[in-house]
Amino acid sequence: RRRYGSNQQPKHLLPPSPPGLPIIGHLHLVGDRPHVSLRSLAAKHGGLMLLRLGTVPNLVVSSRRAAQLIMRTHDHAFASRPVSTVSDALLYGSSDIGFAPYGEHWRQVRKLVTTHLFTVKKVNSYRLARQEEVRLVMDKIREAVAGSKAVDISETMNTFANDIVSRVVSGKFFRAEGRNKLFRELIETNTRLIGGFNLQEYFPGLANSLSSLTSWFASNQADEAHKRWDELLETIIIDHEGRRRTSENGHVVGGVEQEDSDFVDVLLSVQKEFSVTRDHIKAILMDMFGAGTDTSSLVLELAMAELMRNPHLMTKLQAEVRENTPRGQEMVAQDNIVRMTYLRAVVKETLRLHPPAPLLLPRLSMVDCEVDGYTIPSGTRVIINEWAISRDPESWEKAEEFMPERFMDGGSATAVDFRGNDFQFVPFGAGRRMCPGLNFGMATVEIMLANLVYCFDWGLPAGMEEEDIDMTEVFGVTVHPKEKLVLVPKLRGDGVHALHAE
Ligand code: HEM
Repeated sequence: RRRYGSNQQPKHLLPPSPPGLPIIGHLHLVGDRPHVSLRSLAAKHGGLMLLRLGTVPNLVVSSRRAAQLIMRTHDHAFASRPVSTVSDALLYGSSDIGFAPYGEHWRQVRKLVTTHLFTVKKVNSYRLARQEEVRLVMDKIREAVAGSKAVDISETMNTFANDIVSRVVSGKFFRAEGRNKLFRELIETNTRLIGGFNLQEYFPGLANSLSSLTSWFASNQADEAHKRWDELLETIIIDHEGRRRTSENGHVVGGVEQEDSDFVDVLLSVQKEFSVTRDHIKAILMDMFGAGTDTSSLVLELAMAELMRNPHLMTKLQAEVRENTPRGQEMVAQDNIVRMTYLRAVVKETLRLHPPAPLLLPRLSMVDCEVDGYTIPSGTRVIINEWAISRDPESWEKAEEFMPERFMDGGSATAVDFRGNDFQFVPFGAGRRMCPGLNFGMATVEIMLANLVYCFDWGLPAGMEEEDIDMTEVFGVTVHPKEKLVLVPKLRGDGVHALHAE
């Protein structure tokens, strides 16, 4: 096994690696679906594997045990993020949360969002906003039913997730001002730039000249996108400041704990306490869009795809949701969801088989660290292959099958949860860098999925069979199905129609 060290006395043992090539290292072994090829490599070389991608050392983590060592035992050593010129340009010098290097600034902004934006209480306070957004989507689907039209679920879910975030970030007038559309367009640009950049970072190009040319283009585009974000966010902040000044005794001034204070209100009111600048506020807001929209909408889209591929599970879920919602009630409300254990199991199973960010976000080691007898040098990038871990047959019975029952009482994974304590299932990551928006994301996903199956029965477009639903993925920071999911909604076939439809 390769060793390295100073002088003639190599003393540090590195994790196993497949044979590499000069210059490119192991780059040729990583295809266009890295989570899949990295899993095959790990099957030969183990849960901790070192790959050199171009000049960059990458520790690939592919087992439950290895994930626990990195995100719990040695979490502190691996809690930074790699430097990225694109996120520097886009996100005010990476002064957001997701891309910020480990340190005092990251600690402050992370504490700010976990104590003021993502508490259970705050997430709960947006229940009516969520309900209203869900209602708008249900109305649109009813229109599709009336016109015998199919619904593009991928697009509908993406718009919905974007609208929810736009609304909690900038207040309930976001739609009238067309902000949601602008946000959506800007998020798409970010995803393209950051996704592209990340790939380049994981797998830097063969020829240096080519790669620097690509980064030059990317940086230029990032600067452009940054300007557009900055203008939009500045307008929104100025709006909010105006309102704060004019409502001395109103809810906004003391508004942190108020139900309808949006994220901008909250950030402005705690700005001094957390010593954050205006640019920091904008960077944090950008994170909410970047991290909060695609992830939630993918879970919804893939849950629907799996339910359509497994009609008996759809029937079972519909029965649960309809039984637990008072008869004749127009829509499922958040209170009704509490009792829906199968709904939760379906969401969990979707996250297990289709984690939206299959390689989580890359981490970076800050010091030399001994892990399981190996030395991981400071400055090593870390890729956690959650996709492989949550399909590992050593941890999961019938690992490749969509089987929500495993999470129900008496199932093989009843006690397993995604909150960062069960390392065979970490779709939100774990440890210091774990997703702070988990409760927010789950609330969005649960209320929408419940209503989709409560209000409608679903069919496939003419000529399409269950097995034709294409689950092929296209890789990026988040993986997307290659084909859009288009389904045909029908009014419920059990004679109990939502009030609105009658
Ligand atoms: C189903 C929905 C979601 C999934 C699956 C998800 C997944 C993830 C993952 C895998 C990470 C990286 C964890 C790591 O590095 O170990 C992350 C980080 C993050 N997520 Fe989420 N997320 C979701 C929803 C949200 C929402 C709704 C928001 C905010 C509105 C959000 C905000 C963030 C932020 C700010 C980070 C960076 C944390 C840090 O670096 O300290 N996420 N998320």
